[in-house]
Amino acid sequence: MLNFSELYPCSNQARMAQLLDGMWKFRFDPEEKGLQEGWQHKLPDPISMPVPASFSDFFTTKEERDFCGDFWYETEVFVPREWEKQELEIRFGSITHRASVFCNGSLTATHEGGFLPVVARVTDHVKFGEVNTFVVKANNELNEESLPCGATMVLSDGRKLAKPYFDFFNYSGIQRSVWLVSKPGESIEDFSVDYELNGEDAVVHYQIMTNGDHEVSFELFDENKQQVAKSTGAKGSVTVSKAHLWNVGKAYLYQAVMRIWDGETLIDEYSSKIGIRTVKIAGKEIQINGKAVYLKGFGKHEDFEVIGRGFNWGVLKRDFECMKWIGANCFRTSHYPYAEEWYQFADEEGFLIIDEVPAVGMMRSTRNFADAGTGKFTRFFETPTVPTLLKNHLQAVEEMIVRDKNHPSVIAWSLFNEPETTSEESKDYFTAVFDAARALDPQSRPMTGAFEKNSQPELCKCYQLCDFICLNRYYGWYIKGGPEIVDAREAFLIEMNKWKDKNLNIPFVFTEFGTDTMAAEHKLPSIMWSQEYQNEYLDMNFEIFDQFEFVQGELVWNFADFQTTEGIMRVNGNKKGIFNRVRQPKSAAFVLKKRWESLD
Ligand SMILES: O=C(O)[C@H]1O[C@@H](Oc2ccc([N+](=O)[O-])cc2)[C@H](O)[C@@H](O)[C@@H]1O
Repeated sequence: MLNFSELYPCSNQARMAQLLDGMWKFRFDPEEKGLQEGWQHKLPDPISMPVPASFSDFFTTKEERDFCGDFWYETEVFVPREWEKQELEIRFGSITHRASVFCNGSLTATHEGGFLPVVARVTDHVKFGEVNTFVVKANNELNEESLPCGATMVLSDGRKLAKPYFDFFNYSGIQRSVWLVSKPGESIEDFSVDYELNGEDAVVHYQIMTNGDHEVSFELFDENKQQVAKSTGAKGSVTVSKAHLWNVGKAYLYQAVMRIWDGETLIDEYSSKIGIRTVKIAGKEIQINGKAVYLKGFGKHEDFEVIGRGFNWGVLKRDFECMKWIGANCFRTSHYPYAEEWYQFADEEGFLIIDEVPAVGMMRSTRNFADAGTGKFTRFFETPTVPTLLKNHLQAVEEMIVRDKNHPSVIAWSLFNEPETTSEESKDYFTAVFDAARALDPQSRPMTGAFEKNSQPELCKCYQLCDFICLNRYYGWYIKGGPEIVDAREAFLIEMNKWKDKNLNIPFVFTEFGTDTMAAEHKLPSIMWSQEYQNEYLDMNFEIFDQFEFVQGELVWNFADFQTTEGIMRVNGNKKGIFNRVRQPKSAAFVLKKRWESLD
């Protein structure tokens, strides 16, 4: 059980939420002297720092861009007297990768993990009717107990440097919105909904978690703001007759309004959009509302020029427009849960999401993209750090499912990306992860994870945990690229036939396949890194996908070019985008558009 409410902030007659985004104060703390020197009260000689954003790409020196260690943020907020009788919380969409939150110098929360909300109750430390100081001490070091996994090295000049075991830049900071939330002492802490379709009607099972025992009401309003259902009690079911279902590409959202009452007096109110739909794996099909859907789309990243992994509504809008234009219906939040606004907008747009925890890098390689598929085996799940890693993994799974469980767009949970899966120890580890996850989702969504090439049908000990299987495969890129693509096709077919022979009778989704492609490079005949090769590679992959009826989806790697650590395998980042980093199409975008529109 989480000891804080993860509900997204909202304002109404019982609650107020004030956005604290803007220019904050900031300081690096390479010597880790901040606490001793009392920085939690006030940062000495701070510089300015936009929130939300990653700090890295604003700077013009490597020392700042690549900074690894402790860093601090500060802001001042006036808290009105009118909030005196309320509970106050400061809520960060995330702080990467770990943080302590101080209010007027007092420690109010600590949090491990950089991609899920950090909520600090500050009621007892705030001065009402005055300006208050909020300070965050953050740290972005990587180790083998953290999600994502990595290492931290020390350079000869004493600086720390992040060594990710994963293929994205270690962007850090306060990368999502910050809210000051005032809510009643007796309040709605969480809610969940689950659906059953019954002919034209829908039964909505709901549960409202409060921290008191006053009467609770639950109401549903349609898009015309007409009330369509009402019930009392913290747990119950309502029937919506002639329900408008939430569907792929055709979203319909009801407004759920929940209230706590003391007789006629309102104590608390919380409202949220919900979408009535069912998700089910039925044999080889992924079904939404009982109808098969073929997943078309991308693995993405939160990544953009200048702001790094910082949330930005403009980038979100452009990404959805590009995804709609190309005929996509789905994306995976590779390799971490995204800002909540992504899910809210997917709810509005009728997009499907495979929601992933930051369990990436679990094969101890600073070049996992190079070592994956080569048979390298590092006994990752056989070290003394595993118990703490598992604890952090379970915490991230819980926080993700609690946060995202009511989004109609979320159709599955991905509990890992490309770990080692061939040892007994990996099987024990992931059995614990899946068991815990299955107890958490009121909608019992399918659970999965993304398997790299070493997870072959005859060797993998973890695919059995999944309700459908996600494969990351690079036949024709990392394996037999360029002129060898004919052999890549043969090798791919051999693997696919082994999966087929298992007769698993469950869906398979390709969660990664792709080629690095320079947006400016053309070559006839094609050559690796040219636009023409990306198109040929995609065509070869599609020809194979179409031969196996259990293939029920294709999420290309990646939606857009993105920043990674420097190295001989990356040219200023990963160039597997179908769009470049500023979201303009490579020629492969037109190949996908044609195919995906014709698949409808
Ligand atoms: O390299 C990439 O572009 C992407 O590859 C994925 O990892 C693989 C690398 C090599 C092989 N292989 O050789 O088969 C399989 C998988 C990662 O999930 C992703 O984060 C990364 O960006």
